[in-house]
Amino acid sequence: MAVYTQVPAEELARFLELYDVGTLLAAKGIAEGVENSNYLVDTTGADGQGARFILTLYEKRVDVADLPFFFALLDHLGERGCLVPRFIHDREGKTLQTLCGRPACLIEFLSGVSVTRPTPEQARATGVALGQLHRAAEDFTGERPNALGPEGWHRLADACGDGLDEITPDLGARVRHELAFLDAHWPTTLDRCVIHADLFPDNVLMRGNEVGGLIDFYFSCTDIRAYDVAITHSAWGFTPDGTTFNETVAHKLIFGYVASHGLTPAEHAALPILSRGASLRFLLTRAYDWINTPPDALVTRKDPLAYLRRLETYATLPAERLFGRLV
Ligand SMILES: Nc1ncnc2c1ncn2[C@@H]1O[C@H](COP(=O)(O)OP(=O)(O)OP(=O)(O)O)[C@@H](O)[C@H]1O
Ligand SMILES: N[C@@H](CCO)C(=O)O
Repeated sequence: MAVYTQVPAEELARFLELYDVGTLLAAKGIAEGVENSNYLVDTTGADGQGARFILTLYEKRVDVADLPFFFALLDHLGERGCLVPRFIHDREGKTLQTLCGRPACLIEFLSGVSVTRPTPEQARATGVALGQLHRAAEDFTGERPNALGPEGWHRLADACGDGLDEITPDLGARVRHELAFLDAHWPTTLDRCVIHADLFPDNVLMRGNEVGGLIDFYFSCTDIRAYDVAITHSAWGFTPDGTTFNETVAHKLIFGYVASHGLTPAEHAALPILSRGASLRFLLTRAYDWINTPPDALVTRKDPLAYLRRLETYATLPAERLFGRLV
């Protein structure tokens, strides 16, 4: 479920009058997603030919102060040909509004579906799209620190406290051991740029084997570029529960990225460590939500242990099996 705020049709119709998009035809809440309220909105369109948009009301995790960074980033990437949704400007050029008491934006609709079992071709296409995104981000001047980097992991682990061991015995000790390992080995000299930082299959809209759009940039931030490759590898290369590593899918993702952007030998060599960091990041955010969301809440809690399983795979399998050989 992700409709926290119900928007009455009359209010939505008035909201749409701010834009040059025609008048309201239909609006439907979107079930996917957990952070914000999202609606699919159909209008008559500026030219009377019909148009479709996403309406997002920002609920809790997105800080309104960060929105100008996201607006500028998506404008920049869109201008450079990346398949990312544009924020729609109203008649006065404004992007951010208030609707039903929440910060709200009208966003370009991109067609495509999120896949749950990606094929190797879809993984390759996603690797290519990630490489294109990093190329396009090279001359983006905006910056946003990653609150969920190594320091953030320590804060999250402290906030989870003894709750970790209630998820599974000894998880607290495993997390502390991993934090110490990553503190000692986290790379400091790799190239940085603005990264997506959450390019899971549910944030890639596929049209067959082609990428139709990359969405949900609300975790995007300035960080190690190859860390984005590691995050994406950890999300695409495993079954969602983390039990099975799919070597073909995972290697195709890397090959796609190498074809469109390239990885330096140092970046390739760092992937095992970066992927352990990615696993710990999602383990900890999921664990924090697990501990702090009542089991009967409307939001489905994501399983932190799915990322513990990935972590163990990254810590044990040889790099060549995980990432293929750099040619
Ligand atoms: N620009 C877009 N074009 C088409 N569909 C979109 C677009 N933006 C969002 N959606 C649809 O809305 C759903 C929820 O969007 P999104 O992932 O941004 O939500 P969220 O609440 O931020 O969730 P989460 O962070 O959990 O992924 C997506 O799975 C997708 O189906
Ligand atoms: N992609 C994250 C959720 C935040 O968007 C996860 O699966 O834990």
